[in-house]
Amino acid sequence: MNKPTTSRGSRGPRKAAPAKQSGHSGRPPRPSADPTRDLAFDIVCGVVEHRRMLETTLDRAGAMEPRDRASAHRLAATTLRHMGSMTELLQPLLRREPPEPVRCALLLGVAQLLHLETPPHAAVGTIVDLLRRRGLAPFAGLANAVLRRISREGATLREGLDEARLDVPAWLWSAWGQRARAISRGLHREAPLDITLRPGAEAPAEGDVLPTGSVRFPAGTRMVELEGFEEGAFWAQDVAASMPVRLMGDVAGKTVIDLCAAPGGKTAQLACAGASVIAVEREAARADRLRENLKRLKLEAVDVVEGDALTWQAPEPVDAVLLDAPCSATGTFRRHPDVLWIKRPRDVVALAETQDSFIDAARAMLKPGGTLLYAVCSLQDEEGPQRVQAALERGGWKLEPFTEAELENMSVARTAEGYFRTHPGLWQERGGMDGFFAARLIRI
Ligand SMILES: C[S@@+](CC[C@H](N)C(=O)[O-])C[C@H]1O[C@@H](n2cnc3c(N)ncnc32)[C@H](O)[C@@H]1O
Repeated sequence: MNKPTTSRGSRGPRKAAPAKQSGHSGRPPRPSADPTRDLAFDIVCGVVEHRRMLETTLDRAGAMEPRDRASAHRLAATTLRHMGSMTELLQPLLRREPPEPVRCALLLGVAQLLHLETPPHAAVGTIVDLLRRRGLAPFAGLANAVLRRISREGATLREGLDEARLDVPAWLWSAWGQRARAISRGLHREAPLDITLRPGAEAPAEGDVLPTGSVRFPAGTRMVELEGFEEGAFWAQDVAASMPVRLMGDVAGKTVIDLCAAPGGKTAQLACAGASVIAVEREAARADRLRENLKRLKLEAVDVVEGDALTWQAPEPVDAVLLDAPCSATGTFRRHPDVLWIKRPRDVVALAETQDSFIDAARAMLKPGGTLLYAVCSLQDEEGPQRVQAALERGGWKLEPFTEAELENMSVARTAEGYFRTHPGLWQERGGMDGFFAARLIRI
């Protein structure tokens, strides 16, 4: 994986300590007195050692108190958000490179000390205990010494660190080019909760109504506890993610295929806008979730098809296709900081190839003159502008740029080419937004 690199160490190359101490030695961990730290540790080790997504470890965790689960999520996400700079900070304090699980435990400790305001005795003690529980007792002394030093000298040790830069893997920083520093403004803040309202539904009290109509609540708000949830008055959708469907124009009375549909935020928007929607989703479990979401929203008229968009054939050519294509999801790093450390450059290359195939498949479903709205929650040029350019070069399409009027509520997102493009550094004064790309193509 893209382990955070370090540049400040002055003690020469480091030798890793023996791997058999790594805590994955076959001995089962002792029963946990601290489920929060244990789960956060498993999440961070999963990302660092196995490129396992945060949500996957969370899903596998089994029954536990919702409060402990939420705390573990917060601790792990904070650690991942600051992982590069904390690794840099630890480097001069370690004489040898510790085994990976020990480094993960130290990072959890540093995150508690520097970013979560955990009292020092608790931050140090919980990590020392964690190491003992997880078969890593020989490293307990090291953790105690290093974390105590950081609790005393953390502010000084942080001085001069370019944290925004260090917390982004080098390949992404260079891929984002001149946008990198602006994008990284969204890095260290938890994302708020945004909801999209059904037409006519009232915004729940205390929500901040954004210029586009999305309603925003502070990070940590639980959607299920908002008034109107059970009645299906709204669904969760980042403000940037709510824009592609709005940019399809008037879809009332039209047949629209939503090619990669689950969990269904955009399907719901299309159905609420009066389109007759065919929602295609390949993963059975995700198709079930889509159906459940549509049921809560009382949008059961949507035709949900469990199938592969690359081979499924539409019964007849349609007016419009929404292609919210599978992508690297780098634009969602505020909600999923693990993506930064899991994705690799070669993933982007492979995804771009599939995205071309999706665009070609979508063309075959459209009437001449029909509209393709192509969207990805990626910040990578290869998955956005370059895919549109490649489609135009293959032929059979013309670009219909988004107009100033269409984007008057989010003018910052309109590019010179007439694409829609956002990143997590935008609208900082309002709480930011996810990174999205969208373009409108017409079949010729
Ligand atoms: C970016 S998500 C879509 C999000 C959705 N449009 C929304 O707004 O809630 C991509 C979805 O495409 C699905 N998918 C991936 N490959 C697919 C394929 N070949 N055919 C159909 N769906 C696919 C994934 O399972 C995933 O649910």
